[in-house]
Amino acid sequence: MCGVVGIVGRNPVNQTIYDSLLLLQHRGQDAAGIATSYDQFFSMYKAHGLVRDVFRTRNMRSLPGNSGLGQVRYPTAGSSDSVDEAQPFYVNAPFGITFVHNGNLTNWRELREELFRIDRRHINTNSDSEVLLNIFAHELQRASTGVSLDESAVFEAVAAVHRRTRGAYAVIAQIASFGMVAFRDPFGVRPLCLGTQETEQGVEWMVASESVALTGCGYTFVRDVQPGEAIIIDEDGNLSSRQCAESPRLTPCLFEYVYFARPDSLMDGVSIYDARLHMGEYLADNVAKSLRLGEIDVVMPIPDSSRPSAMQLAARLNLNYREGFIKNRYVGRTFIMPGQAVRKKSVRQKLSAIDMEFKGKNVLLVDDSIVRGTTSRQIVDMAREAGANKVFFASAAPPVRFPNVYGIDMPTQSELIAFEREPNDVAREIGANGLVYQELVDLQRSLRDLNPAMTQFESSCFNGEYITGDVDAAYLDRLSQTRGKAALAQASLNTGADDR
Ligand SMILES: O=P(O)(O)OC[C@H]1O[C@H](OP(=O)(O)OP(=O)(O)O)[C@H](O)[C@@H]1O
Ligand SMILES: NC(=O)CC[C@H](N)C(=O)O
Ligand SMILES: [Mg+2]
Repeated sequence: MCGVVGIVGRNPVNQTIYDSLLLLQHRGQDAAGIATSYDQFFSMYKAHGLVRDVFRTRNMRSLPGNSGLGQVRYPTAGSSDSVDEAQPFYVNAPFGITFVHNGNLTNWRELREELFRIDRRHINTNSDSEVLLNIFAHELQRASTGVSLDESAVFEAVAAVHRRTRGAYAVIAQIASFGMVAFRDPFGVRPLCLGTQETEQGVEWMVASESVALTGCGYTFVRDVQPGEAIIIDEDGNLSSRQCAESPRLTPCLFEYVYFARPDSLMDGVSIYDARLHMGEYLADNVAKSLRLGEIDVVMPIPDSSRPSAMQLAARLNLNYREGFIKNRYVGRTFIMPGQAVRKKSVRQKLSAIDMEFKGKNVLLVDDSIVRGTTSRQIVDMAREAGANKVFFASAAPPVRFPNVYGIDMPTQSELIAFEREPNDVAREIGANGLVYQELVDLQRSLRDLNPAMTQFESSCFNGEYITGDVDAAYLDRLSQTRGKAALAQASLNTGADDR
């Protein structure tokens, strides 16, 4: 997952882009970058690290201009080591384009080959985003005539991108001397929304992965970019949009609602916070069916993301709700850290137990999801070390059994704790006395309750159904051979640690 943002403003935008990236930091912790446009020239700065570490005053000063874009990266292609794969990307032809992307293409290797053989374009990294940019650039070149560019050529180029690419993409691009273009794949797997604000100098626009980036910077949320749609905002702030996909169909990623997005965001008509409350209610009903409620003394969340679900679950079951784990606010999200060894170490650095909440009690720990089991394994241990009697566990998401190929870095099935394990086996594996998972239909219901128009979901990591139709067993096998193996090699190189 990554966070993307683009602004067409009336005043210098470097600081607002920085501020919005801070609001999107939870979507990517590996690298950050900003590109701005001033007087026909682009300026760009990107580096490894968190937003606050990447940009120094001198870097900010080198980013002039009233429009620009930015990204925080969580790699799903290539690696976290290469700064060349950090975003934004830039190509000089045609016109000059800077580009940011959230998502993951499933056919990027084929496209890279095609770009080289047919389109005569060289791709210099292992990033699928560089491939996507070059496909867009090539189609823009094809659709435009001469040195001038008009809106219909841009819409035509986006339509061609939709035809050639497979996978998930929420994109913002800036074309020199033309303006900003934002588009979303025909399934709308990854989120993208539009906001505006009036200034004395005129209207300003912002496009971002999550609404919290808009509202947190003083913009008003206008609407989501529709699946398949492209929005153009020219340099004078005029906005136009067109549906560029043949059969767009909103199929958002369920994991955005479970874990990735901030609870204070609104995404495709659904409040993330409210969705998590609903998940807690459905999960409560499942807990009531599966565990003896009289045996549970207290419900506890695993900070941060599970809080709304855990709170609502406790309320619905009339059980005590306590905060037994304290989170170190200076440690980031562990799931999106690169490499298992660092993730494992960070759980202990991030969370510590308040002994008095555990002593002699039977506790029900609630997390939003269990993916590799890195967190749950250690948390159950910590609860026992703190003196808990019985430790039960509940997950607001169903078992994660299949790799994700649309922007979440879980390429290998065998790294998933629920792979080839029934819930009882997973409970044993994490050392819990009992484990209750959310049912997939209930997770889907949690969102549909809030937006009845949301009828389809990208649920592949739960049910193995891949919406783009090009992902089969052979594809997954190849993915685990390449990306999964590379990650394992890196983890053991770093620490000699085992891979659990
Ligand atoms: O089974 P795992 O592989 O450990 O993955 C799942 C855990 O990782 C995430 O937490 P994270 O620390 O990333 O972020 P949070 O503070 O938002 O909960 C998620 O909320 C779960 O706690
Ligand atoms: N998580 C993402 O959206 C990643 C974007 C892109 N695939 C990359 O690896 O940089
Ligand atoms: Mg968590």
